[in-house]
Amino acid sequence: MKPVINRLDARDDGFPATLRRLLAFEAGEDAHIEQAVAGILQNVRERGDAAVLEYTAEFDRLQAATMQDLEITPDECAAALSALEPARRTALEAAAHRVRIYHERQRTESWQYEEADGTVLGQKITPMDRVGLYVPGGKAAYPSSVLMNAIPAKVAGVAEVIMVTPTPDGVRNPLVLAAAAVAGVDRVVAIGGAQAVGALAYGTESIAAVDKIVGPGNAYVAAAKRRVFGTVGIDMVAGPSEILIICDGSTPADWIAMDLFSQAEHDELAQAILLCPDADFLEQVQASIERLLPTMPRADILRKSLADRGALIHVRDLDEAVAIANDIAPEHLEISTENASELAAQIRHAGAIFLGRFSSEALGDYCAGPNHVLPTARTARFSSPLGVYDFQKRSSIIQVSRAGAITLGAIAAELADGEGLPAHAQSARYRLNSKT
Ligand SMILES: NC(=O)c1ccc[n+]([C@@H]2O[C@H](COP(=O)([O-])OP(=O)(O)OC[C@H]3O[C@@H](n4cnc5c(N)ncnc54)[C@H](O)[C@@H]3O)[C@@H](O)[C@H]2O)c1
Ligand SMILES: N[C@H](CO)Cc1c[nH]c[nH+]1
Ligand SMILES: [Zn+2]
Repeated sequence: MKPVINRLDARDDGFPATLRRLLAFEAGEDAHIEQAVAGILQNVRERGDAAVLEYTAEFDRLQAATMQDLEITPDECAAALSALEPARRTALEAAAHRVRIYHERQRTESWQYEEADGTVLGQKITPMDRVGLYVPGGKAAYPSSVLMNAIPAKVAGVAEVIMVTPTPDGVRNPLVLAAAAVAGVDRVVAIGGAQAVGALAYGTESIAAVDKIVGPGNAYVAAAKRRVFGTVGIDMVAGPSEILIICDGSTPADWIAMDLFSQAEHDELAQAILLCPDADFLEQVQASIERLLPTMPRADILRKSLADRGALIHVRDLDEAVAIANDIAPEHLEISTENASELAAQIRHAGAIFLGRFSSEALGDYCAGPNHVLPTARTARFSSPLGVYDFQKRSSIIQVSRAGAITLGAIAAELADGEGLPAHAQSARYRLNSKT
């Protein structure tokens, strides 16, 4: 019988290859998904709303006669907020407040400086005009992702924020709508998958093309975002969720098992891995997993995720755990050890780092404050959490004084001669001896 979760030992000769296989799925492109997504995008580009309506009927089992039927109005979002049970509303608003406070610190301002000869150089920061937010909705609804996407966009000053989210079988999640109202989303459309990404990127009769598409999603959404990059900006590839835990064996085994579940329950393709030097503790965690799993409402997803992509890994020591963590570059890293800060200092690649046994990853998903839209599939080696900076652009400012043109003109003309670009050289030289 297949074990409930893979058991590996970093001492084994075959360990590096086995680990690579475990991590590989998503990093390697799935040819079937790529082909399907290419077809969907082309169809949406050519046929606009008609294609979006057809795919929405096919994939979300939602028959709509017109795109108007898929529009979720601001009044409907406001009504959903008003109708929330008080405790839910308080929690939603508290989370939004904490996410806003955190992200306000990320805002960057324009700057400039003046040189002695009067030349002014600087950097001007401007928000994007119109962005598209992808809020997943296939296997679960994600009100928290509404906050995580929309609040940084609004803090950055984006003028128009369009949110897309699938509503399978036409069921609109009230908490998602309420979150859109709390976060100040301008427009919500009930579409998802690659067709929604295509609509935002290329524009359709009913949806104006956006400048950038951000937000997490499944493998279809991730593939679509990769493909439209260049036509629009994208934030990153935020695909199926991942958690990597380094534990010294001193945290209750049930806590660790549930932390692994917390990400595995997102998706069969999600990944949950534990690194620990204590063999007895790994046995205890496996026992917790086996005992708790049948009690979990999303047991089917958990079972597949843990068996296909999950692992309990016996490491020589915590230093080896750190080295493996840097290689995996996980979306979420929990350091559940006594000396969490010391280990964290050695971590170079991770989307978010949770220190100490009380920092459960789930708190970061909802309300700690930092963004939960994070790079997956080892892209934390070069990507960062979604943030205000994703919605701001930088323009360079160059205002050269008459004296500055003499200094800079000599340098530029010399280099332009060296490059064999005479118009550049002459353009700079005109200003060297200017009488005007
Ligand atoms: N990294 C992050 O920051 C983060 C945050 C939240 C969620 N997530 C991840 O987002 C994902 C959400 O996935 P989801 O499925 O629940 O919602 P989703 O909205 O991403 O995907 C649903 C859509 O997928 C498309 N689709 C499904 N099957 C298809 C098929 N056979 N052919 C073509 N299109 C198809 C449909 O259009 C459907 O509307 C999960 O993997 C979760 O782990 C990641
Ligand atoms: N863990 C997800 C990011 O990978 C975010 C999320 C939303 N709701 C619950 N979890
Ligand atoms: Zn989560």
